[in-house]
This record gives sequence, C-alpha cells and structure tokens, in this order.
Amino acid sequence: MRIIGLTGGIATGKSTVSNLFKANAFPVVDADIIARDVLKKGTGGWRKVIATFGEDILLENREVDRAKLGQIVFGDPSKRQLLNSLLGPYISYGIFWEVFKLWLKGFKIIILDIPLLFEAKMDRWTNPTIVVWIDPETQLKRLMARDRTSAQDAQNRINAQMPLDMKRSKADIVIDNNGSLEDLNENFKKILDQVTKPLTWTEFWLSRQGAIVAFISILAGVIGCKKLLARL
Ligand SMILES: CC(C)(COP(=O)(O)OP(=O)(O)OC[C@H]1O[C@@H](n2cnc3c(N)ncnc32)[C@H](O)[C@@H]1O)[C@@H](O)C(=O)NCCC(=O)NCCS
Ligand SMILES: Nc1ncnc2c1ncn2[C@@H]1O[C@H](COP(=O)(O)OP(=O)(O)OP(=O)(O)O)[C@@H](O)[C@H]1O
Repeated sequence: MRIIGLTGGIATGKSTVSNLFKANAFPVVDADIIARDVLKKGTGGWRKVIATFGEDILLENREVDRAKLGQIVFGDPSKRQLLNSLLGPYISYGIFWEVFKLWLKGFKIIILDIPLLFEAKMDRWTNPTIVVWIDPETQLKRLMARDRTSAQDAQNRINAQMPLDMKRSKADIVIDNNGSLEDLNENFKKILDQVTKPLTWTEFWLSRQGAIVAFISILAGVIGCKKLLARL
C-alpha cells in the first residue's frame, strides 16, 4: 500500500485537488474532516477542549463555536499549540484508522489530504508528497474570498502554518495552482501517472515502509530462530 501526501498552505487548493483524485476513483482521507469529528459534542476531544478553554467557547446547542475558537487560537501561537496538543492524538488515531479501513478494503493507493503534514512530521509515511502551491497574494485573496474574512484574520491563519515556500522545498512534487481551474486540471493530468505508478522494489526497500517491513521480518526471524534453538 502506498500513501500519497497531499498538502500545501491554507486555501492553496488541496481540497480542489483532492476532488480531482476522487473523480479518478482514488480514496481520499481528509484530515480536516477527521479534525471536525474529534471536536463534536460528547467526544473526548470536545471534553478536553472545554476543560482547557472553558464553556465560553460553546454555542447554545453545546457544540464548539468553531469561529470563536478559531479567533482565539489563530491570534495566539501558545493557545494554538495547546489546542494542537489536545486534539493531535485524536486526529492521528482517526487518520490511522481511516487508512487502515481503506487498506482492509484492498486499496493499494490512498491519498492523505492534510494541511499540517510537515508540521506534524507525517511526511515520514507518505510517498510521494505533493504540495499545492500558490503565491502569497493569491493565497490571501482566495482565503478572504472563500471564508469572507478580513485581511488580518486571513493573514493570522496563513502565519499559523509553516511558510509555503518551505513546504514547497520539502515536496517531491509541486502543483502550481496560480492559474485557472482549467490550468489546474491540466497540471493534475500531467502528474497523475507520475504519482500513481507502482514503486519499484528498490524504491520500496529504500522507503520508510520498506525499512519497517525489513525490520519486522528480521525481528520475527531472530525470535523464530531463538525459539527453534531452544527446542533443540
Ligand atoms: C480552530 C478550529 C476550531 C477552527 O475551525 P474552522 O472551521 O474555522 O476552520 P477549519 O477547521 O475548517 O480549518 C481550516 C484550515 O485552517 C487550517 N488550520 C486548522 N487548524 C490549524 C492549526 N491548528 N494550525 C494551523 N493551521 C490550521 C488548515 O489549513 C485548515 O484546512 C479548527 O481549525 C481546529 O479545530 N483546529 C485544530 C485541529 C487541527 O489541527 N486541524 C488541522 C487538520 S490536521
Ligand atoms: N485554480 C483556481 N482558480 C480559482 N480559484 C481556485 C483555484 N483553486 C482553488 N480555488 C478556490 O480557492 C479556494 C481555496 O481552495 P481549497 O478550498 O481547495 O483550498 P484548501 O487548500 O483545501 O484549503 P484549506 O486549507 O482551508 O482546507 C476555494 O474557494 C477554491 O474554490
């Protein structure tokens, strides 16, 4: 199985690209959806967040007021780190579980759409890693238009993530999304074959997954040999 990482900055077009993957019958695990689920009323994440941020962040129906929590954490790095540390374990577990279910269903290639792939160091598990990139002016413009927010709020959200150029430098593949949606479609077609071609054996053994399989096989071999020797 192969996990393709799809990341980028806020509003650079990850969901738009993940929709193109879905249209080509690839399964997509969306970390934003998982992050929403783990904050729903009654969940462990919900309880922890209330215990830390107080009941003031709740709406009348006792769901978390996402806009209010967003205002708090995107304007204050220490509060954002606190929220990340509360929800991070639940999100990681949710991602693992979704990937595992798709693997059980027999999918060989899974797309992981996750804004904080590099920040959470999850790029260890993805191959290749695709970064959807746009220039800073376009990013600010698209974010403000989509979320109908002020320039200040939008900039706070952009600043909450690793600089986009740094993400770009860490990518295996960069999708330039500065152009129109038609241009994006064309760019996507160009990379589709490249990213979905099966790994060669050499690429597999050189990858982290290959190293883990090798390690487990050696460990199982050593344990097996020890048991065999003990019986002799
Ligand atoms: C603060 C919250 C409640 C704001 O909710 P809201 O509905 O306004 O935004 P939404 O969840 O749709 O996120 C929109 C985008 O913001 C960015 N973003 C979200 N959380 C973070 C974060 N902790 N750090 C940096 N960027 C973030 C992502 O690019 C995401 O795609 C929410 O973003 C949240 O719970 N964040 C913490 C969980 C998390 O890390 N999510 C990222 C997915 S791994
Ligand atoms: N090539 C494009 N031309 C014009 N608008 C675009 C293009 N690509 C995406 N958009 C628009 O930009 C906005 C952001 O795109 P999208 O929601 O896919 O970003 P995202 O990276 O998934 O955001 P987030 O980090 O918040 O999840 C959306 O309103 C989308 O319709």
